[in-house]
Amino acid sequence: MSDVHSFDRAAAVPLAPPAPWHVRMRGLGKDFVAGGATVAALQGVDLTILKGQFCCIVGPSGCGKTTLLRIVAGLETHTAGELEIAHFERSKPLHSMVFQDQSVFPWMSVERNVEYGLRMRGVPATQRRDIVSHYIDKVGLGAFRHAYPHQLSGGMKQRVSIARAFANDPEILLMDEPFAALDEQNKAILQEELLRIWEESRKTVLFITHSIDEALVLSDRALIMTARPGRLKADVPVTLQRPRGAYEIRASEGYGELSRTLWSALREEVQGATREVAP
Ligand SMILES: Nc1ncnc2c1ncn2[C@@H]1O[C@H](COP(=O)(O)OP(=O)(O)OP(=O)(O)O)[C@@H](O)[C@H]1O
Repeated sequence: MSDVHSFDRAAAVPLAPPAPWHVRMRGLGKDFVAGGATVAALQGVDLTILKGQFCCIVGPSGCGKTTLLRIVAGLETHTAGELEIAHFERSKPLHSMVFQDQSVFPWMSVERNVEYGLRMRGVPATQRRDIVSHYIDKVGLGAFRHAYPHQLSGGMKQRVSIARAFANDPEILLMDEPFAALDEQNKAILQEELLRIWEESRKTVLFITHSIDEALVLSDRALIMTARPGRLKADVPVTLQRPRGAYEIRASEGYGELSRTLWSALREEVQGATREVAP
């Protein structure tokens, strides 16, 4: 007779396969040449980002964060090293970008803004309507679907940008300090909304921030960059429990330790960047 109690459940449960890589860089570098002078923005960046990972990039001003994101977005070319991006589902766009300044079209209503990418891809109207409604509701703009950007606050416009990025259903979301211009409370609310939407889809996210707090609220992994030319200085797993609340997370076990780890890696780079611009 079989003994059910000897059944080794732990061994019988198959381990989830490791996530495949989504973005891979080897020795990535970028030199800008302007007015006869060369500015080394990035140098020797080695980085592998896994599918579904939420990565925050933190670094001093001018260290090449935006340049890195623009290279991944195909808006800039690298001048050294290699970049590979896996495109898993060819029917979906590879990436969408969300910027700091509210990059919504002022002449389009909230609905029109959110459906923009879908319309460009020729998604049928009925399907578009459902997707647009879903994301407009998710970001709490249901009552404003027919409003125009000039009728919205800064936080609401960023909500429109986020809804549009997710509605477009890209494989990778590239976010360049999307909440930097918001006040603290609105930032916390938007961070939580972003997390709620991301939990649904678990898209790969590359998110630039100057804030250690923001990196700890949002990310699975915080990447600290050196002062220019930007290189990867520290790669810190952020294992804090999910779902996360923007304020609650600060009281959670491990938060203080992680915060100190990130700051100790960042501090001398910020000092280095400050020295660079000093007369
Ligand atoms: N198009 C360009 N031509 C010349 N130099 C550039 C160009 N774009 C960026 N740079 C330079 O490259 C460096 C990195 O710029 P980048 O905007 O990527 O930094 P960043 O880390 O995003 O800065 P911040 O945090 O202040 O936004 C800077 O020294 C910047 O002056």
